[in-house]
Amino acid sequence: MSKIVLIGANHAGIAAANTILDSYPENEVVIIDKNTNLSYLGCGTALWVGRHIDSYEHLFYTNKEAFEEKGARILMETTVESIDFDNKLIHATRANGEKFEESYDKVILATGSVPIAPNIKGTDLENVQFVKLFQDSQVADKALCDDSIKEVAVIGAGYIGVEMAEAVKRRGKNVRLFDAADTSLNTYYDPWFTEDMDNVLTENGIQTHYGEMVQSFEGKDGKVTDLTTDKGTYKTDLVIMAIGFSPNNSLGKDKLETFNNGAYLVNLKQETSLPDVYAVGDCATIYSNAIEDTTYIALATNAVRSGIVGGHNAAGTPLESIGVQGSNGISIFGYNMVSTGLNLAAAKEAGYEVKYTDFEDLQKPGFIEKNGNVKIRIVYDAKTRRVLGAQMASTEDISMGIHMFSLAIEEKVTIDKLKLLDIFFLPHFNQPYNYITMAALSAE
Ligand SMILES: Cc1cc2nc3c(=O)[nH]c(=O)nc-3n(C[C@H](O)[C@H](O)[C@H](O)COP(=O)(O)OP(=O)(O)OC[C@H]3O[C@@H](n4cnc5c(N)ncnc54)[C@H](O)[C@@H]3O)c2cc1C
Ligand SMILES: NC(=O)c1ccc[n+]([C@@H]2O[C@H](COP(=O)([O-])OP(=O)(O)OC[C@H]3O[C@@H](n4cnc5c(N)ncnc54)[C@H](O)[C@@H]3O)[C@@H](O)[C@H]2O)c1
Repeated sequence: MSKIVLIGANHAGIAAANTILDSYPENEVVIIDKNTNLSYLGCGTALWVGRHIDSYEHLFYTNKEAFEEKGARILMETTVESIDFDNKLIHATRANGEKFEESYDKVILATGSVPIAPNIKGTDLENVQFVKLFQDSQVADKALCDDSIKEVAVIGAGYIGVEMAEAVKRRGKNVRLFDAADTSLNTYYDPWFTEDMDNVLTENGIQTHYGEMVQSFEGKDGKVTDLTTDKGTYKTDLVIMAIGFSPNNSLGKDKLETFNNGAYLVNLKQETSLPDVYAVGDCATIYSNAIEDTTYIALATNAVRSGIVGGHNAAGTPLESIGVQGSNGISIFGYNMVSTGLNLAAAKEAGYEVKYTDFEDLQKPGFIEKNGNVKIRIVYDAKTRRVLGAQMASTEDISMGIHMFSLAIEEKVTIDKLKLLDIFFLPHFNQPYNYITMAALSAE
């Protein structure tokens, strides 16, 4: 039996805690989190703020009591200030200011990530808002209820920025979307895809400002009023900041080995460089099968899987992660995009000599009325012909197809293997000459 302390009770910490409590109930489990709530699904922020769903209530999938029922001691609103790794002691502070120590046999760091704050003037002004926590989404939502807030700037056209731009537009505001890059979603998709997303955004009234760097926010009476970029100054009543996450490594960065962005460097068992110290979720690295190396990908899906792996290992069952492909998806004004592995730019940056094959057609036979175009690109290694990535987009739901590519990357399948792969046909779903088959068949 061990005393296992988990620091951080969101997706990664919850998955690790449940794994230990469900499968190894003989252990003593202590869970510590500084927040008032746990298990908030950030993916629901845009859905709620954009009023796709009426309430935030169902964006939480568990609570403190559920862990207590399983026998854990869970301390919410309790901040871990530091860890004495040599003496296995945690120093923490309760909401009332009381300080205390907690010993451990094994500790799981699940402290997640923090939104990146640009080093520019005015980020501390009222109505300059990050959207990481549930509380952040409440602040943003309240601001959007205010009729005097008309002009909204979203900084960062990555996943959060694009989703929030849609949400804010749905609330009837004027939206400007800024990104340093030349397109939206540039790290996930090639321009062949992002051009379509950018058209969808502009057709729905969002003003895109790409290749434009915000230099400062100006304010009056402590509230933001304008933002200035290298190209102009724009009146702004509310700013949503979304330029990425960095790992929350403050507890271990001086003692544990870290990756180039500061994430705790872990092996396939989620073990850090110190014995009995595990790291899971957004605070840790992850192994990518696409680049065949360690990397950093902040996603809830990775948090959950790494939490499960970390939980088993901390409880004494050796289990190795099978790595990830960074599979992801987005749906904006009814336009759906999914990708996995590497896009062309990322594959080149990873040092591959790459080839790709594209195909575009109606998803279903022409005689089916409810139909839409599908675009697919498969990226592969020119030398080994191994599939490195795939991107798909449509107004139709094409999302499930990307999982096959995820497995293909993980299993090092070649593009040639996909050419005659048995893919079913039914007019309700696809064409006899399936878009995946057609893309693979036309590969050089
Ligand atoms: C708006 C938004 C939308 C998103 N949409 C998606 C999506 O659609 N799909 C997807 O896969 N991912 C999505 N993500 C990313 C996903 O939410 C994160 O990858 C995920 O939350 C990581 O989980 P985590 O448990 O590792 O870390 P976090 O969620 O960051 O949780 C860390 C926890 O640690 C606690 N903590 C930190 N430091 C301390 C300390 N010193 N003491 C005590 N407690 C501490 C925090 O209070 C927090 O509860 C989205 C994120 C946001 C913000
Ligand atoms: N649907 C989903 O799966 C989903 C949804 C939301 C968030 N997430 C995840 O949450 C994490 C955080 O999301 P995010 O949108 O903050 O990050 P992101 O990495 O998706 O996008 C950040 C964007 O900010 C831009 N940028 C960076 N620095 C900038 C600067 N100084 N000025 C202007 N633009 C700048 C980048 O070019 C990029 O487009 C990501 O890992 C993301 O994948 C996933």
